[in-house]
Amino acid sequence: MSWESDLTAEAAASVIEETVAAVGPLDEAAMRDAREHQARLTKPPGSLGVLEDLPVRLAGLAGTCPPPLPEPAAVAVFAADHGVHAQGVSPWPQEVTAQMVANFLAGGAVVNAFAAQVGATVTVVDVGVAADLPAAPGLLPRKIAPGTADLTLGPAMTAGQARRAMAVGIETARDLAGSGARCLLTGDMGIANTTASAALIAAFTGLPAERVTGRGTGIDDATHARKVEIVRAALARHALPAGDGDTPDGGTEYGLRVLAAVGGFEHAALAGFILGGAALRVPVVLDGVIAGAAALAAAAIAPDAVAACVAGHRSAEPGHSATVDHLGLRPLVDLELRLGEGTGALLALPLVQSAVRVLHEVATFDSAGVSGKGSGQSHGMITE
Ligand SMILES: O=C(O)c1ccc[n+]([C@@H]2O[C@H](COP(=O)([O-])O)[C@@H](O)[C@H]2O)c1
Ligand SMILES: Cc1cc2nc[nH]c2cc1C
Repeated sequence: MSWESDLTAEAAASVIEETVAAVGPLDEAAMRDAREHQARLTKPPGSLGVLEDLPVRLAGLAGTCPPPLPEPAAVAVFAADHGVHAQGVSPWPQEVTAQMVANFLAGGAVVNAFAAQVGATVTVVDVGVAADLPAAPGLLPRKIAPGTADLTLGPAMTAGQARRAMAVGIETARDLAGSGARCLLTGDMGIANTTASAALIAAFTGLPAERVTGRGTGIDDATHARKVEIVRAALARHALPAGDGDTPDGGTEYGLRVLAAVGGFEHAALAGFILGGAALRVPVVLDGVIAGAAALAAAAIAPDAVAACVAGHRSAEPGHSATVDHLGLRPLVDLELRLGEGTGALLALPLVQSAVRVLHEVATFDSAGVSGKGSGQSHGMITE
């Protein structure tokens, strides 16, 4: 078995520290410029609904108006296995994680089709798959360990492993942005990772296990009841909040502690990817419940990181709705998807790009010679 992430836990800690320090609030002046510019565009004010707020926020993220077009786009699919699979929480064998990674690399998965449709690149990051994966173009070998430990028996990972996985995510964001990506999309692959996601969501939102635990890839009632019990017991075992809506203040140590107790390597890496994007002031389009759980960890560590996040879609998993509510994000697409891989984020990408393009290309009332609201006096024009 190759252990391929060569960052030490100490080096990872300093990468995390410098990244968290670089995450800052939105630029109010750029947002004001964006709002003022938007008010001059040839459309009734507010007529683009949710797609009006988004480019204003992205102007604030970039610190300039208009913000850069979010293209080219790059999806990073973080893949890992989970010790809790041994508890029978997923109907699928663990080998499917490695098999689907091979499918991604061969271009045969839904993520590949959706990425081709919108011109995004797909990079697969092995952060903890329980198999030796042959080198392949498009695969970043960054394995922390061959799967986490079983979170029902003890911590899923050590503190050092959590740090190293988070640093892998940060470096992936840096590498993709360094190669020219102006929009980062989250993807994941990991059989049993909806169990770890539910535990993370319960811990970070303070909601009870039964509210946030779903059926993942598709389980029957009896298995679901057991999965809820496993999540509830794990939270109690690790002394994490669940049930009263009350959660500790957060911070880097707390976020890492929760990730290490009940998370997956892909969750820790995704949290790093989000923090990395936020530090670079590049938008991060979140996929479903796994990305949402990771975003809660990122938000606990650096609350301003949420400003860089766009909720691509609303997953069918119940914990995801609780997550986006907690983060104050509104999903752009709601199609009952529950696939993962980055598919929901990719479907949302053209919406994000279109919303920003409006600020770049739409004419103003003045430049196009279109009368503004209230200026019409004749021809039966309705004025308010
Ligand atoms: O993205 C989602 O919201 C989502 C919801 C349900 C399942 N998944 C995917 O399904 C796998 C985990 O499901 P499970 O049932 O094995 O925990 C994993 O590879 C995820 O990418 C993803
Ligand atoms: C086939 C399959 C594909 C997936 N893609 C993301 N999670 C998945 C889980 C399964 C089982």
